[in-house]
Amino acid sequence: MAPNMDKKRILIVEDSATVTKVLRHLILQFGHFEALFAQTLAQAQQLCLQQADALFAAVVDLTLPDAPNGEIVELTLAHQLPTIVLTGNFDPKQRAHWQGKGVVDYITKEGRYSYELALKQLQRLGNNHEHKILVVEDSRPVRKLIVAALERQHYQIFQAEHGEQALQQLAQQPDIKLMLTDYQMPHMDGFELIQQLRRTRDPTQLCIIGLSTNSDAALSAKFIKYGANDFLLKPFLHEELYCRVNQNIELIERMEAMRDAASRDYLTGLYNRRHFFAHAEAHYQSLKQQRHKVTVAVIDLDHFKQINDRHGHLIGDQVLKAMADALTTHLGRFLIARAGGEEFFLMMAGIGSEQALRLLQPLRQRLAAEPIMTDAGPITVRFSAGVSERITDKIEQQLHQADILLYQAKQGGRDQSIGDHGAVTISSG
Ligand SMILES: Nc1nc2c(ncn2[C@@H]2O[C@H](COP(=O)(O)OP(=O)(O)OP(=O)(O)O)[C@@H](O)[C@H]2O)c(=O)[nH]1
Repeated sequence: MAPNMDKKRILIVEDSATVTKVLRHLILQFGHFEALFAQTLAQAQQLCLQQADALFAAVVDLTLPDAPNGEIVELTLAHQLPTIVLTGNFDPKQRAHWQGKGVVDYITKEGRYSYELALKQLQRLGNNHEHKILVVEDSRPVRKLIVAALERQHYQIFQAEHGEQALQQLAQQPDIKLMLTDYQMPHMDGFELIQQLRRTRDPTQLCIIGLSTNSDAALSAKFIKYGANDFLLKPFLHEELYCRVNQNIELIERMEAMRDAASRDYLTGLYNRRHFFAHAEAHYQSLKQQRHKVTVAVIDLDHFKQINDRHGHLIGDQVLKAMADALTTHLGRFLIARAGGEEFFLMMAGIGSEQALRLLQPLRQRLAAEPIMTDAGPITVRFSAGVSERITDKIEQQLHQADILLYQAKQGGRDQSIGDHGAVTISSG
């Protein structure tokens, strides 16, 4: 069978037929992985050699017929494979031993839930490299311990010894999503750091986990009061660190997905009107300050109502989606939004209206030459556009100017673009 390039390939080393069966079933349900199975150390050795570069991670049982003492872990780690131990051995010493060796997680077999947990961990591992975490801790050994544990989870890690350094790191890496911070540190302590950060970044943009000690129970509550999302008592188990960090990262991921969904038009996937104004205005002001050109365009499909009337709304929707795709293909480097109905906004930074009119032309020609393929057959669409480069106080006013030009284009017979200087892009015929 040809390998599936989209799925990550994992190695599962397990001698129990029952556990293998459950894992096979879960992996199929999960859909993210393609698994290679081995029942013995010897088989695993062979697969590691054959598939060295193709494997993403391993899930291994510690007790195998030809390797009863966890030798399999030495093998997978030697092949640089992130390894999750899935075992029936509950002994805390064993857990600490293998965690010390550098396994990603040590999960005890306690039914279906533990197998799901192992797969979820692997899935997280696949995404973690996208996330940046800052560890702020003045004690070098503690910092090293946390950094090593999180690097094992494939997170991108940054470090700071005190609050001031942390602020510098965050200024250089504004996309850091999670920060772990100690309380007592030189120059700036953890509370002051959190207070400063919360002035500009709320808990859904930057998750903060306070590191407190068992000796002061009030510290944890104080961390939360000052704006931390969570806290972790030192000393902690690796699992607890992972659980807290992963949970908070998942929270941020969910918030980002919700934010993205809220900023998109449900039908076309383009930005919606609300996002356009929220996002475009700040950019518009900074472009103005730097004396860059900014052109805005309002584009409107011609006689779109007729398409709806003739073929129904579903076909109209297909046309709108195709129009959005065409806009993205031809003008995707600019900020594009569906303003509503069959109207689209564009903010084109760095260019004047003449160039903008020229850039609209290939789109116009393509739409004229290539009808949109819908379930009701091919439909040719045309559009009118107003294009303005006259800078105003706010982008809304410049869009209003473009809207007036659009109106002129409609009045002038449609299928044309009009700029500030009366320039008319000749219709495509
Ligand atoms: N299918 C579909 N139609 C929509 C959607 N939103 C708005 N419309 C329709 O878009 C049409 C817009 O009609 P008009 O404003 O008369 O514009 P037009 O027919 O394109 O005419 P001109 O702009 O003057 O060329 C109406 O029939 C709306 O019902 C949508 O999300 N899907």
